Amino acid sequence: MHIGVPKEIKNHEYRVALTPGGVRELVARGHQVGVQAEAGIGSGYPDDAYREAGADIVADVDALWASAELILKVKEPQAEEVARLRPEQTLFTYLHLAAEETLTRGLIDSGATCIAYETVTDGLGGLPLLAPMSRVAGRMAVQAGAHSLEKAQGGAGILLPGVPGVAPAKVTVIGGGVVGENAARMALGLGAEVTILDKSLPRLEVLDHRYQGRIRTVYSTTETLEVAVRESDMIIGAVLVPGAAAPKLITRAMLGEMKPGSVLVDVAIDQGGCFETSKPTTHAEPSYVVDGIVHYCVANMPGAVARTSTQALTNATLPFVIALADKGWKRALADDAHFRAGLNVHAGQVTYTAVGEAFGLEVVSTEQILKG
Ligand SMILES: NC(=O)C1=CN([C@@H]2O[C@H](COP(=O)(O)OP(=O)(O)OC[C@H]3O[C@@H](n4cnc5c(N)ncnc54)[C@H](O)[C@@H]3O)[C@@H](O)[C@H]2O)C=CC1
Ligand SMILES: CC(=O)C(=O)O
Ligand SMILES: [Mg+2]
Repeated sequence: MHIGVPKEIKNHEYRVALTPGGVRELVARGHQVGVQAEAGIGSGYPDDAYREAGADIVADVDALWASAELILKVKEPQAEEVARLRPEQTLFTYLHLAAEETLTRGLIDSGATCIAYETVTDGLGGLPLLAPMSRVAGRMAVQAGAHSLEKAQGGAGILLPGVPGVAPAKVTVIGGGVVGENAARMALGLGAEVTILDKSLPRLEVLDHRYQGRIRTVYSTTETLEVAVRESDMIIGAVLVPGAAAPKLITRAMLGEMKPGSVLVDVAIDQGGCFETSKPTTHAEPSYVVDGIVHYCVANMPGAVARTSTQALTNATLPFVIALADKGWKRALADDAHFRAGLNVHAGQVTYTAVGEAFGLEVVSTEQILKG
């Protein structure tokens, strides 16, 4: 199969969808891999490393997209990339469609087969291709939030651990999944006072057991959210309803209850964000202030630590890439119910229920498509 790996073009996105090691695996199986010139440079992989692994380095982006049957990316396709997609092509990348109507309609119009990393499932109830980046983003969220608490960023001027004689900051994490646990761990390690809110009691039980009371766990209700809003110096939004738009848990009115200079870090921004006043930002201008509250809402946080993130992401995606290359999308999905959950759009139709529901679009089941 002809596989194409374009250079990412989203603002300050330095990750790449395949490492030279991944190229080697695919070439050994008889596949042809085209990598756009300098695609790996931001992750520390020069063109020569790909060449040595057996890839063709393609300088012409049009030629790269034109020849590939399978396109591997990291971020959702930007408008100029959507325009390049063709019906015969399979696209495998993060999509986050429920938060992006224009992109959803663009992918429908392209006729391509679009498989999202973030909706592939596993046998343990997890999202194995989202989890590695959630670990990175969760860990980064505290760094980003700590920086945002500095006076020059509009923050209250609070140091997370405090110092002897001065109390540490209060950090609340809403959503105790992969992002939430990683954020809480970092905040705890930096000496903050940490609380996790979640709607899942089994999850709170796991966290309570794991951290032996060093992290407070609280069941999430309107009332407990209101307390968190009043008391916290930093709130990290880390909720997820898989494939669906994030619920808005903190409204604009609630900002008035927060301490001036407090910080909201909305990691869930890639699914639309869980604070009413969140809007996606970029690494170039990551934060802004609304009603005296600093908002950090970067939708591709792991892109900033691309060397770590590319390795973590491709460790998880490579087995699925190999299945797609060896078997083609149809058999790869037919053979694996968890991989099947990744299909979001095929031949002009939405196949993922939460995406169809978000925009009132008809949904055709993947099983039906595989029968056809
Ligand atoms: N901004 C960025 O760069 C990145 C963003 N993300 C995003 O972070 C979000 C979280 O991802 P994960 O931690 O992997 O998901 P996860 O599925 O591991 O955890 C989500 C948690 O939210 C909880 N939850 C759901 N609804 C809730 C509610 N109304 N109130 C309280 N808790 C609720 C769930 O019970 C679950 O424990 C996703 O939107 C993901 O796409 C992930 C990586 C990078
Ligand atoms: C999960 C995601 O969208 C990212 O890592 O950029
Ligand atoms: Mg997006």
